[in-house]
Amino acid sequence: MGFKMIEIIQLSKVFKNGAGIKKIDLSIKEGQIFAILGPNGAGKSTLLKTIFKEYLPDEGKITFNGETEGFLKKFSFYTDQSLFPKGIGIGFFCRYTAELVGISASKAKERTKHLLKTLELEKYTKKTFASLSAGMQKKAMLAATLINEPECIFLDEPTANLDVESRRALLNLLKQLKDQGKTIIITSHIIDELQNIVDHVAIIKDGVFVYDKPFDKDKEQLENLYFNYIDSKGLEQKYGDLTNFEGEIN
Ligand SMILES: Nc1ncnc2c1ncn2[C@@H]1O[C@H](COP(=O)(O)OP(=O)(O)OP(=O)(O)O)[C@@H](O)[C@H]1O
Repeated sequence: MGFKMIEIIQLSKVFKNGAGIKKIDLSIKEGQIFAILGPNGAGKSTLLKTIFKEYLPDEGKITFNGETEGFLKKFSFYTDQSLFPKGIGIGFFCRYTAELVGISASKAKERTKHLLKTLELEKYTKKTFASLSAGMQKKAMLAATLINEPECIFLDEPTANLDVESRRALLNLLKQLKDQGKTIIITSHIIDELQNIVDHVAIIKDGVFVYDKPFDKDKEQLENLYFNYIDSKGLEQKYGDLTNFEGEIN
């Protein structure tokens, strides 16, 4: 696997209420699927939004292959909000997104066609977001996210609100993107779905990373690892009384 690529150094963004991210250090190597896990309010979205300059950091820096500026055009951010224009056709939306980031009209059209075909959305090119299922809407948003041919793709909760089949399709797609050499940074609440695809796991709690290591799917269970580093609350939610020795674990 590749050399160090994204370096996050002592990055902090603390809101007035004291929440946020605090002196974060992370190295993300190219060609990996890098999972950022943590409970609600841990700081996952804040970290991604700070990387994408939606928030100005209080301190710290981010470098990409040693560069400190100008690299965001090589990144893409798939947010957890469904902020798509409901009445617009998905093909038009992709082309428009491409042109917004400075891609020529002819190239925008070519890339849109290619991406919608790859994502099996070709026959819905003229359909509006409003007329598609949640899974298809997410795929169409992903097409728009990929339109600038990013080297690194950041996905905040991409599988939220998806049914099992759409979730599996999306995760397969991420694996394919990794196989094409892309670097994928993903946050998710659904820990077990990441078991087979992640290469590295970082766990954040109260704005601080408490775990940051390569992950071996054949030797480790992501769910156990996660709950060990967070606390027993998640296990309690899943299994009920953790002291009940006689009860069944299902
Ligand atoms: N714009 C903001 N102003 C003030 N506080 C904020 C702001 N954005 C986030 N926070 C707070 O910062 C903390 C981290 O929030 P963040 O959204 O980064 O968590 P998260 O790990 O992404 O959570 P979730 O899994 O629920 O999306 C929370 O306590 C949140 O309330």
